[in-house]
Amino acid sequence: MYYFIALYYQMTSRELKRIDALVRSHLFSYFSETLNGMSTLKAYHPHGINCAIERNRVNMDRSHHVYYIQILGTKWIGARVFVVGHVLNFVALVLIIWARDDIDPATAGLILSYLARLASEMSWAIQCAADLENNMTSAERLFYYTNSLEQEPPAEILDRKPVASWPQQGRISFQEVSLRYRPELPLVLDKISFDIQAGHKVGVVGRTGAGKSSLIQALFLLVPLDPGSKIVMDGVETDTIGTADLRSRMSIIPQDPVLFQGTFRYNLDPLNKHTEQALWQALEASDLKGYVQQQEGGLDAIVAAQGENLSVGQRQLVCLSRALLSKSKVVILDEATASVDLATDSLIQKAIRVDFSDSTVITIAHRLNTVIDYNRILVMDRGQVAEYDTPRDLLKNRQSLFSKMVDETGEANAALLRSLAGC
Ligand SMILES: Nc1ncnc2c1ncn2[C@@H]1O[C@H](COP(=O)(O)OP(=O)(O)OP(=O)(O)O)[C@@H](O)[C@H]1O
Repeated sequence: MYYFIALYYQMTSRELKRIDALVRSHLFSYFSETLNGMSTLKAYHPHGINCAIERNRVNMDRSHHVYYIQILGTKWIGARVFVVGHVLNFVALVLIIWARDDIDPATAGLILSYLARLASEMSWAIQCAADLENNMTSAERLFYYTNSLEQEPPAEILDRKPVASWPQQGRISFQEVSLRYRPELPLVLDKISFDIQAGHKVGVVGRTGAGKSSLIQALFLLVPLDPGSKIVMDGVETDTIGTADLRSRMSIIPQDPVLFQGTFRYNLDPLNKHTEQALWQALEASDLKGYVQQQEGGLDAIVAAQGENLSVGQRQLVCLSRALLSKSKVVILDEATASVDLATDSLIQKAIRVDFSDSTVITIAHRLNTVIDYNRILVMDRGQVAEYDTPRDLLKNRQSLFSKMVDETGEANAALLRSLAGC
């Protein structure tokens, strides 16, 4: 009897737990997305905050509905077990009275007292068994995320490890590279091909949404390339080696610098591969040495999660120091100068010219001034390479996209840029 009640209850409560987990994860993710996007909501959408509050309220209500039904379920099982328990007690009592001549009073008392306890014990046992099974839905979700979701390529492929010195020169060749973010979405890079010479400094420019950042996604294999695409770096096809091997051989100074909770030492050299002297040299080259020395603990001073106790500029300088330490032959700057002051900007630009003089540098640029003296300018337009040449040759053609972009910066600045490019 208890078994059948438990079976019936578990079928429902298991499904309720699943729905609860789904609804709750939607509630949390929407809530955290709202918090992260608060400034955008306030800036671009007059009613954005109210809409977000309303949607959060709807999500919360939905989650409460499921929770409420779960509570009702526990009351349901409690009531059924209580009734069944007392019916059993009653039946036992009738049987004992009927057989009063054959059963001694001590045994009759024992049976009745055990039966009275059985009802509450069974209710507790059924609840525990159901909770155990319900909570296993969390383990089930973990297995789903580990086994059923599409995984990125392996971090290391033992029989295809690049030599320790790779990339030796920093030659990069994009060959018919196509990329889309999801199979159902359109191509954001459409069969693009170009070669970057070793040690060249390449400025990538283009309108917003042209595909500049997607180039970097392709280079780091953060999104799988479409079939037929090939990126060759110093003779090695990047998608034939492990992703960790590929990514660890390049340095990036991203638009939103990534710092970890820990110390300056940990953020600069998480694997403890460099000497203390090398760390200070890298900090000196990026003009952060004075600041770190002033902090209590020096290199062991605390860096908060996401680098929140540092300014955006300082965070980028920590990333610059990290890149300087790794002495990569390929360095990427993703609009690294877009959100920093001019002093930090010129410091990063100086480091590119002096400390990374032998490295291949790809800069996604918003300020044309920063890339005007580069070896090549790559103009992206709607997922394609529209122009790829020296700044001088591009500016000679008044009709080129790059020329037009330069002209749009204003008469005086355009004249300055043209003279800097040697036109
Ligand atoms: N994670 C993503 N999922 C789906 N589409 C994306 C994603 N990131 C970018 N896109 C789309 O890919 C296209 C190219 O975007 P990308 O970020 O490469 O352009 P961009 O030139 O770097 O633009 P911006 O200068 O504004 O950063 C855009 O149409 C954009 O909407």
